[in-house]
Amino acid sequence: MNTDTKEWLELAEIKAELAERDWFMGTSGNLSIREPDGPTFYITASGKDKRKQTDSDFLLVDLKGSPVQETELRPSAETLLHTVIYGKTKANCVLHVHTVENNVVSELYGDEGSVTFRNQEIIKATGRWDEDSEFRIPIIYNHGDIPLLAEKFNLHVQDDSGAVLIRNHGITVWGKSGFEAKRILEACEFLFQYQLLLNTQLAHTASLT
Ligand SMILES: CSC[C@@H](O)[C@@H](O)C(=O)COP(=O)(O)O
Ligand SMILES: [Zn+2]
Repeated sequence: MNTDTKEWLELAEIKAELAERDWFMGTSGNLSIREPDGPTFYITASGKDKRKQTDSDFLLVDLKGSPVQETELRPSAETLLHTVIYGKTKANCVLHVHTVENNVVSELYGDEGSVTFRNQEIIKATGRWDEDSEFRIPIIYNHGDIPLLAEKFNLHVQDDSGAVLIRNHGITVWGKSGFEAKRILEACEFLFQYQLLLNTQLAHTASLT
């Protein structure tokens, strides 16, 4: 496997940054980046400690999620979600992380099927620039059967960038570049932390009255 292509190096850099944030607890998370205009993409190998940087972190797979070169590595167990995005949009990077905050938000708003943010400057980081823009993140059930999960996930993938929460599991975001995908992911996590802190403050204030 060629480990010094532009895409490999970019994905390795994103992985290192997300690791620095401690967003890969317990080997969770998976990341991918598409080869230029290609039907193939690099994706993290399954089950690894993504905080470590090695020559076998990624493998190249096709739009069915099958390795295109001889390898002992297994692609991420959630590769099908990445293939859904690359198969129907012009996205070039997909990031999936489990954080305590994205899990708690997915549980709090899971019954509503989505969580919507408004009146937050950081919404602009998702590409929504109007003062009254809303940012809605769908929340889907965490089906253990990955083809079924991918089928449900597919219903929320239309644009070249986006985000979907999987309930009590994590978030998957995608963008036209690694830079855009990371910007959207960071904005989502900011919004989740804000919302949880706000909910705590509001509950505290209510308990005093
Ligand atoms: C140990 S986390 C659970 C995993 O099944 C999964 O949700 C995950 O994010 C990582 O799986 P992976 O196969 O390493 O990409
Ligand atoms: Zn996961």
